[in-house]
Amino acid sequence: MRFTIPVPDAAAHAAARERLDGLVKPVGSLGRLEELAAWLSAAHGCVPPRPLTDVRVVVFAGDHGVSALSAYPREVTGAMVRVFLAGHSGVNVLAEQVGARVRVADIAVDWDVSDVPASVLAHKIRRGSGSIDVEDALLPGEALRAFEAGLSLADEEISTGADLLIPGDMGIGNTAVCAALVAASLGLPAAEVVGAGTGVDSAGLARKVEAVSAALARAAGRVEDPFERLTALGSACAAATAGFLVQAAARAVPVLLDGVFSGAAALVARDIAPGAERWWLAGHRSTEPSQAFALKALGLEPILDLGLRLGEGSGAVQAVPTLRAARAILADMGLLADLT
Ligand SMILES: Cc1cc2ncn([C@H]3O[C@H](COP(=O)(O)O)[C@@H](O)[C@H]3O)c2cc1C
Ligand SMILES: O=C(O)c1cccnc1
Repeated sequence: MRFTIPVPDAAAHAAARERLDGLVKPVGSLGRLEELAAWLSAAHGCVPPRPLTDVRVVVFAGDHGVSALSAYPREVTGAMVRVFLAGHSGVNVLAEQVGARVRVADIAVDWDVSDVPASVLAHKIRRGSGSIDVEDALLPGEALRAFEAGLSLADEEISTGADLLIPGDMGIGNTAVCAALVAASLGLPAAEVVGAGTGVDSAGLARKVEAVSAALARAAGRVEDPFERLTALGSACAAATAGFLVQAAARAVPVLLDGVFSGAAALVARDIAPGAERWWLAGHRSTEPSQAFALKALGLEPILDLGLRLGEGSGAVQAVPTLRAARAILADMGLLADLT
């Protein structure tokens, strides 16, 4: 599968840098905001960049075979889909603060439902995924189908006006899958990447390290190809999130990555479409070690570090005002040359 990923506009980046240096402030004094302003100018190909008015969060919901490694029961995944639909989740509340919309897509929730809107089920791939310590997460062909589902979700959001995309996740047990994907992508041992997720104790952490080690051993020799990696060690949600990220890049729409799940998916997505990472920013630093490894490998520095470990897109949403502020300095500040 080959993608043509556009290259952000270097001339707009340089023009933004020049303007930033001429703004009414000491050169460089707005620090990271200046870097973000130039990044957004390159993404939009203009100075100042366009306002970010239509921000969309898409929550990829699905169960993971290793859900027993979580501090919470598997049934929470489906129950949370209802919370997203009712507008009461963490990300719903935080998105409301910045005027972002939240959509939830059932990619692989393990439930039987009759009362969930058809639009939520429209991109469903399967129910749950395999327990990666003992079996593949996905059947042959499913990783590609899930990837294409994520791609369609990005297309739907972009075609209806989204100018900034945020991938969210909901899936009990998914931090073990993140650890496995990141370890396999970067050749790291399980013990270095496994984190406490929703809050397992030290015995739970040891079980998680053991399961991720077993998964890595089981999949050894098959992880070079990113779709094989998703099949062996990922999940339908991981593949769908990767597709979402690649399609945003292919259509030159900026993305704010969230926590550990979007970080792990991004690492695999970059292997599918090298260069796509130029369209992604890291919204925040998660407490999960695998996210730190993933972001470092992608060359991304988190905008915020608030100690969040929720997922759902909640951390990325927090970075939206910072990105808007970065644009505003370019759009609205006066010039040093006009000082009287
Ligand atoms: C009520 C609740 C809401 C959540 N929202 C996101 N997560 C987060 O926690 C899960 C990953 O952590 P682990 O691998 O330890 O299960 C994912 O569902 C993730 O989205 C939640 C978890 C819970 C319990
Ligand atoms: O930081 C995250 O993204 C995270 C951490 C723990 C559980 N779920 C998500």
